[in-house]
Amino acid sequence: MASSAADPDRVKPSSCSNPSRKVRIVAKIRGFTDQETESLNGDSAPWISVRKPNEDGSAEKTTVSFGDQSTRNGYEVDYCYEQNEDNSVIFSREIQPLISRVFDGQNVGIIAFGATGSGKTYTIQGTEEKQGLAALAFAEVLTMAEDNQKSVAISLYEVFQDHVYDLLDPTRSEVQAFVKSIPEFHKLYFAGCNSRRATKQVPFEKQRRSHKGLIIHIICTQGCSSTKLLGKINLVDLAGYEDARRKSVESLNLFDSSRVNKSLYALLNVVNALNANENRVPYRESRLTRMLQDSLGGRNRALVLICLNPLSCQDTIYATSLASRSLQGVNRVFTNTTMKTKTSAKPMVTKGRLGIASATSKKPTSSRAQFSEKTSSCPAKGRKLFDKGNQFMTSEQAKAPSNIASAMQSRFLPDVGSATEPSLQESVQEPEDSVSDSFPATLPTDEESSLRNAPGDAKPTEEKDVHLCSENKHSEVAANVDRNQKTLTYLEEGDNMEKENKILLINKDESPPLSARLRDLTNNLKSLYAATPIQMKIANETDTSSRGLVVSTDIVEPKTPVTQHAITAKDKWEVTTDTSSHDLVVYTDIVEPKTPVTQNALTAKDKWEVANCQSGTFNARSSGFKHSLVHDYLRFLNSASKEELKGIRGIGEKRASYILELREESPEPFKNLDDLKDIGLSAKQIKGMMKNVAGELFS
Ligand SMILES: Nc1ncnc2c1ncn2[C@@H]1O[C@H](COP(=O)(O)OP(=O)(O)OP(=O)(O)O)[C@@H](O)[C@H]1O
Repeated sequence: MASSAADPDRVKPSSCSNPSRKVRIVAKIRGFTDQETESLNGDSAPWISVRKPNEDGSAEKTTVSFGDQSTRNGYEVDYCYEQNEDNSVIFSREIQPLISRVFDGQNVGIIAFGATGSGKTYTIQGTEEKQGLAALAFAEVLTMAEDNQKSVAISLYEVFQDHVYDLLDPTRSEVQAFVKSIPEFHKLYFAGCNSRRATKQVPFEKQRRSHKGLIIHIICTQGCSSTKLLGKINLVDLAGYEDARRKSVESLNLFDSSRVNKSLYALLNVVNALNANENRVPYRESRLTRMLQDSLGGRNRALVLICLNPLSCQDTIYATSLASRSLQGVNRVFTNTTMKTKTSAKPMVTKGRLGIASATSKKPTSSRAQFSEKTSSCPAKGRKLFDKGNQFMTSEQAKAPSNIASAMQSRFLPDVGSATEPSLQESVQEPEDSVSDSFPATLPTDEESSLRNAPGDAKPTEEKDVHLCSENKHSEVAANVDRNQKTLTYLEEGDNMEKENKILLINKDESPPLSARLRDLTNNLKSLYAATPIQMKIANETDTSSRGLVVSTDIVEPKTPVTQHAITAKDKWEVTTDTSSHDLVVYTDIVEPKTPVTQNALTAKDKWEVANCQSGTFNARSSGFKHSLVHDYLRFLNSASKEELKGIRGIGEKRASYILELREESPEPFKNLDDLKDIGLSAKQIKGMMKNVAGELFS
């Protein structure tokens, strides 16, 4: 039951929230079901209390509180819709004003978040009697798109177990026959949402929890030019938030539950980062956030609807607490510590630091408080290492974000060069990748034909399968263009993702197995060791054609050779002597592993003096060795697969994931030892790691 401290009509939503906030967070108390009304039998003790700003200044913010918490400050939200305010009220106040942005090429995300059974589906999808936000938005878009300059398409997807499934099967007759009316939309939408494309892979269908999203694409032609603006509304019905441990007892599906929650935490981390105006937004933490990347951030606007169960529900308290914190945008909350305390049996809602309510049974420990401060002051790196959201990260998550908008733009707009999507460009706060979504976008006939026939389209209209490989990435998305079906179809991403997962795990082409990589690394270093001037003879070959020769000083320090061994062509060392300079040219990249001929030239002391090393100033007797070791070690970090990274002492699951993430941002994030500090290693740890490498090589 819910009670309100103020008349909802007295305060307009826009007046009680920060207009610069990128993600608005509003709550909605679900209405009672018939069964609940019956069982309540007139007993109306309110479980949810809503406090709204009012003119007398007695309350400045909108807060919701639960049960006997009503005397406390509660959880802050931008606004709270009451039980009696239906979807049309939310639509007219929250969503309608955003739709015009979509016609300007911006993207909008509408995300329903809350505990299981809190009314998310009812709000987004609606019922046959009561329209949900999706249908209301679609109707509005259709009305606004009436002139021929705009076209509308839809796609329906499901994010389940970190895979994205297309819910609109293009072979189905109703998908083929879609003509853009509301009843047609309803039919398609409900059928799509209830379809089970991934059934075969899901042993416990009844326990399936997934995120479902509808994307309404709007393509506008600007005047007489061929420039197209692509905007979209992404309406997401998230899987219900559930206490993973409690649920696992019931459903014996802890992993699944944790995975869903992990994606929810990842989403809230993104919202938090956006509202805090952090430089770096952690979109890559989950498939869900990558799906939503181009609807969140930049000029785009998003709305998170926290759906509240009107009857006592612990998960509703947790969900509200988490979402409310992401309003603040300052206090990094999704730490392991938080999650542990959160799931305690009897959580007590307390008021945390900075006035932020926290659903924990304990006061924040000093260490957690310190960590929160540390992370908020250092938003970009380090912090994510310890976030809950990273706990179940898989290698697949190192992939690029999905982006159907860019896929549509690059594939189907008439002139790739002139097509613009400002929202997309601005929203990307992490490096943009070119992997595209692969669920279908059902387009109307006129749009499809105009896109296909438009000048500049490089692909012939007869072409059935258009394979597009991004320049920078290795992903491939196939688009199936079928004139007769009147649909544009992206091949199902789920099919490819399996393969991609395997590729990423095995990494056959780009990264040999760990043993091979380590062997190479060791061999290279051994070769360098063997090739150091104190052990090898520099052949006195003269290359008369070569002038101005170069010494690769970071590999070999010119020293007087101690022992004289001839270097043959087989050694693949190209050592030349310039008669004028007597400098050496050493092409280290063609070094082949070679058993050192002389092993006794170096004493242990000569080999490595690492005892006093500082990070970034690794101190070895031979700077050649030092540099080559560091160089190869860093190169390994810059290129190894996740599994390989995990094989290195000091690098576990989280660090390996984080390294992959850094590599997505910059191809070579590790340029010197100091860069290892970015993955949370102390100078002492770096020293230890280098010692280990050195020890392994020369023990
Ligand atoms: N405003 C409302 N008025 C009446 N009944 C409602 C309202 N909102 C939701 N319900 C009912 O409450 C029940 C739960 O709603 P719904 O399925 O939308 O929850 P959910 O949050 O999507 O759950 P899940 O996480 O399991 O998907 C349904 O029977 C739905 O019809």
